[in-house]
Amino acid sequence: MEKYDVVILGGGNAGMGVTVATRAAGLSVAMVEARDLGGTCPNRGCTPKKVLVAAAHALDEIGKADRHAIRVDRPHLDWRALIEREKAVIRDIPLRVSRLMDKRGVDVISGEARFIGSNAIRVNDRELEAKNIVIATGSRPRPLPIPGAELLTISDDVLNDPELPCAVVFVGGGVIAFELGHVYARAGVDVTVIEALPQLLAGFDADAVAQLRGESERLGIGIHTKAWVKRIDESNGRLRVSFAKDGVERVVEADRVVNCAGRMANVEGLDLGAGVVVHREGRIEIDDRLRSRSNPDVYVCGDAVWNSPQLSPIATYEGGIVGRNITEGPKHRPDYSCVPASLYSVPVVAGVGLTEAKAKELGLRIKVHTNDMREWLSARTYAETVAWSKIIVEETTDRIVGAHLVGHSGEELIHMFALAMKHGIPARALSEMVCAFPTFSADIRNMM
Ligand SMILES: Cc1cc2nc3c(=O)[nH]c(=O)nc-3n(C[C@H](O)[C@H](O)[C@H](O)COP(=O)(O)OP(=O)(O)OC[C@H]3O[C@@H](n4cnc5c(N)ncnc54)[C@H](O)[C@@H]3O)c2cc1C
Ligand SMILES: NC(=O)c1ccc[n+]([C@@H]2O[C@H](COP(=O)([O-])OP(=O)(O)OC[C@H]3O[C@@H](n4cnc5c(N)ncnc54)[C@H](O)[C@@H]3O)[C@@H](O)[C@H]2O)c1
Repeated sequence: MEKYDVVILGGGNAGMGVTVATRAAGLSVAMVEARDLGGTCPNRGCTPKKVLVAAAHALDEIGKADRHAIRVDRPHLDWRALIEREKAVIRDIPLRVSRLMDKRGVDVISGEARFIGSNAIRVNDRELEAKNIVIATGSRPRPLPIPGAELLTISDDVLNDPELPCAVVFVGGGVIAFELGHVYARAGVDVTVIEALPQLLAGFDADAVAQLRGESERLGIGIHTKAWVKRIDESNGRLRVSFAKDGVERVVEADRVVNCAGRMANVEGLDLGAGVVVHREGRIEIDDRLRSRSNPDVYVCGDAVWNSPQLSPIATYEGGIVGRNITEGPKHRPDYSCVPASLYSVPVVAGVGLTEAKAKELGLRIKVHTNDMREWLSARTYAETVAWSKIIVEETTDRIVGAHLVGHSGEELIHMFALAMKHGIPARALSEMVCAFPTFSADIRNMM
């Protein structure tokens, strides 16, 4: 058996996060990766997706050219070339991560890991023993138990598909469906979203979601909520999606049907039982320091944690905490309260902190500042079709407890609110800050 202080299962954001403190403390660290170093975010998630979103953004800007008194011909998107561009942007990611791990002194092992004991792992024909083992194996799409499920594709396929389909159905009205749906819709694809719950994008502020829904429908995206997909059939080279809504069975046809019904921890093949790691249907039981409740030598971080947001910066953050808990003792707990999140539709939806519904549920005395900013000078300058904000301030303390933006450079502005929340800067102090003008940031003072 080869001996290490730490063995990390998975070379994504979470796994890489663990290596910082552990290697700085001089521990011997091995990282086992079954696929591409770097994991989902740079290879199959955030980055390649954003390359497509950037193209959708450019198309949106071109669509508004006449508002800037510019006459342009109808734009033509070369989808195949766009997918090639996406691939070129991310091509050397695994190599770059490999070099980084090498420089950091981490032994990278290619292969699929599984437990063979409480402190032991097998990879290919190698056996590794470690004082600490970290499960950072990420997530995978949740399988849909419906007839015809084998006809479903997933986001990986969308990001790899050089053929632009004519019509696409997304099963699930969550983050991935809206991001990829907006790209497709701007590329001229007929898009339908089928969501089982009454609301889309649970977790985002309901009024922000209503803004996005309006803009999505304006783009021609068909949206069905409270709708249950019953089956998928193939007929004459097309896919027929049957779903029930309002007690009526309906059918929508498409060339691709994408499973966007959420992602679950990728732990099925780990033989958690052999590692004495207790879980319920793949949900590993952990304490508030990300440590397995049944095996204190095992930690979990990133998407493999079943009850924290599945976001790339959170994976890195949790990996960092696990690294510090291994080197300094298990005393660090994650705090997600001021972590912003953005949904990269065009326009973007960005949020941090509590939604209005959550703040009310917690019984906070709040003042809610909601603004339709389309007539503001900044929004008119850029001919924004949606420019909306909701800032939630606790009345007694003047503390910002939540901020939600749609359009208006929300994915950048949200960090001003996150900074204020994290460092206790009151709403009044933030609005008194002198900003360069004319900028979107200068609007913050008028948002609350
Ligand atoms: C389409 C899409 C778009 C996204 N966009 C965004 C975004 O814009 N912003 C954002 O914040 N988040 C986004 N996310 C989420 C983000 O990608 C994840 O939260 C993040 O990558 C999780 O990191 P991780 O390290 O936990 O898991 P991963 O990055 O998935 O890494 C886990 C690694 O473990 C490996 N592995 C699995 N099993 C084993 C095994 N048995 N042995 C060895 N290795 C194994 C896998 O091959 C993988 O490389 C997106 C996700 C998707 C799918
Ligand atoms: N911009 C970003 O930060 C970003 C981008 C992409 C993905 N992600 C992460 O990836 C994760 C997975 O994304 P996702 O969009 O697959 O999941 P999601 O959790 O965002 O949305 C899944 C949706 O599918 C619905 N659903 C579940 N079962 C269904 C069924 N049988 N029929 C119809 N609808 C059903 C759910 O109610 C939910 O609304 C997210 O949690 C997100 O954190 C983040």
